[in-house]
Amino acid sequence: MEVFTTKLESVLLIKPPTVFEDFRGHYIETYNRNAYFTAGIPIDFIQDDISVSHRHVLRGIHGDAKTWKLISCLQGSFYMVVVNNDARSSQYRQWEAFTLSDTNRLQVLVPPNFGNGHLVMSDRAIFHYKQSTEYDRAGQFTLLWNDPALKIWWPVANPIVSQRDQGPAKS
Ligand SMILES: Cc1cn([C@H]2C[C@H](O)[C@@H](COP(=O)(O)OP(=O)(O)O[C@H]3O[C@H](C)C(=O)[C@H](O)[C@H]3O)O2)c(=O)[nH]c1=O
Repeated sequence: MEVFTTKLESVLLIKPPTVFEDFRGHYIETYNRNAYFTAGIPIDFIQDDISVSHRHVLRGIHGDAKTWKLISCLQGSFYMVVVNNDARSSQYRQWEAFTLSDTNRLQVLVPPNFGNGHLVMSDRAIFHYKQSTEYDRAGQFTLLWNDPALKIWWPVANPIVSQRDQGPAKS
């Protein structure tokens, strides 16, 4: 298991504990509580989620003030952006992009007060995340993927987004 810091404080890029490949395909240990605690990620995740999306669907940018998320790509690939939405932080509104796929098997740890959004770059992608709180839609904020103030670069100009993600933003 390898853990890398990123440009954004507390946002980590993780190569999971095991990726075994043989003539049948792959076996990946995507989470192991002991290994993650030992690696300095002592977070108790209590809910797992997946979302399945078609090419050029963009979900997000969403987050809240309480939840840690461990994000993986189970199938396909997506371009994911993480944004610091903590007004107390010196990195407030700074963002960083990552490509997660079912070949690189990378994971991203997203802390509370950060938003995440992902844009599917394969025919279909399965976005998986472990989260440290139960779902609370009322507690979520929404940042606009195309907010001119954030100046986020996306590989697609006209993604498929939900009504919520078309705006207005809700911080
Ligand atoms: C997040 C969540 C949603 N839902 C229900 C609520 C809606 O009926 C339906 C779709 O929810 P929503 O449109 O908010 O899903 P996304 O736009 O993909 O956003 C979610 O997935 C992106 C990628 C995020 O990272 C956010 O955490 C989360 O907001 O799933 C639940 O039942 N439980 C949940 O934990």
